[in-house]
Amino acid sequence: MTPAARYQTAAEILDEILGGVAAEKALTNWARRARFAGSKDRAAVRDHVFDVLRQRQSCAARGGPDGRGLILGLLRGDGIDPDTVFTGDGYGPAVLSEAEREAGDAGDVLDLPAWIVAPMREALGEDFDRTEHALRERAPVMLRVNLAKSDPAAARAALADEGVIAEPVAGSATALVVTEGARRIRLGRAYLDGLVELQDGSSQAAVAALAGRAPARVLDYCAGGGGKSLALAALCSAEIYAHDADPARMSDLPERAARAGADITRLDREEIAGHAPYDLVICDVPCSGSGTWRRTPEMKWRFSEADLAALVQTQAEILDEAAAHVAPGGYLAYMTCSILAEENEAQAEGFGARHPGFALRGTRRWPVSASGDGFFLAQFERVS
Ligand SMILES: C[S@@+](CC[C@H](N)C(=O)[O-])C[C@H]1O[C@@H](n2cnc3c(N)ncnc32)[C@H](O)[C@@H]1O
Repeated sequence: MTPAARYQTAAEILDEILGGVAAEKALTNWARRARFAGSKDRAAVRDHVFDVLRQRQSCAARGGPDGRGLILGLLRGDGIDPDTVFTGDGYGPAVLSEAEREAGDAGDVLDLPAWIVAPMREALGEDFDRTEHALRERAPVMLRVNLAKSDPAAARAALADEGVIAEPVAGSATALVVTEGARRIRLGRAYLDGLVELQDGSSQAAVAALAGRAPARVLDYCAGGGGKSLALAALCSAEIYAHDADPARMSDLPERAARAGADITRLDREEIAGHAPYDLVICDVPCSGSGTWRRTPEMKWRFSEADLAALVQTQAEILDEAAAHVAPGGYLAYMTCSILAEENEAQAEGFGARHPGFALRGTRRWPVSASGDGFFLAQFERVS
């Protein structure tokens, strides 16, 4: 495909997404139809679609609200002369009209839904503008070196042999940022042999903070795919139990654990008490994901005030349930990949007020940055 044809395709896929089709589905539908498209074409079309979704409002202001306008706005934002793409040649977009040529001024447009601007400003203070811009950018692809099987130098060398270039992250013993060859990671031996795992840097840092407490028995209460369990297993010799209200979410965990050389036991709800109490219970709760909206930009536009209220309620319920499994003197770790105070500091404060037997032993926020997503950790000690 020509570069112009890729943009035209992205415009058509964006129209489907604007019509209500999920981005991944719209991209998959197109890929099935477009047998002629090679892997580079698919990657480029996907990048254009996601680049627009991350900055949908400023693209619309620069170009227009439909797929064609959004692509026009993307090009203008990227400093690419639209006339080099809107040529009308081959499968590229038709030549620009006079009206399209004259319109377009992004001005002070924020790439956030209007309702979230005030709570986000409140939560982020002086970091609001930087964060809002960071959420428009592509997220870094990050790896965690599995210290149970490798070390950063050896893992980087193994990755480089497979054409994946990864750089260490200052201040982290395990995090690497991939600068080249990200699409080859999952096919390579370094990944398949468990030397590295895909994981954001902030999650790694939060788990490292918990490993420092050298827990002996851990319950990962919202384990999902097991990212936190696996990271912890690489850093300490704890017995690790993983639970999720939706056990299907843990279906990949045995395979991931085998790759990593980790021993993680999955527990149904009824089995939790049989292994209790735990000296660390991790609650990596469902959240807005606002700290990761670079990766899932559709969520930024679909997430509503009502969704936030419902999540805050669920998070509090999960904390209340999970607290019952913490041993005296043990810790409850509350985590989100959110940057909203309602899900973070306010949730931690609410838990403290409802549970006088727990003492808050610190909170930490990680900003949306080049070395990780927005993330939050609160640690409570069971004091009575
Ligand atoms: C943020 S995800 C977990 C991600 C996972 N810890 C990881 O690192 O890959 C939140 C998980 O909480 C689970 N969940 C939702 N409600 C729950 C509940 N009441 N009890 C336990 N898990 C719950 C969801 O099914 C989801 O898998």
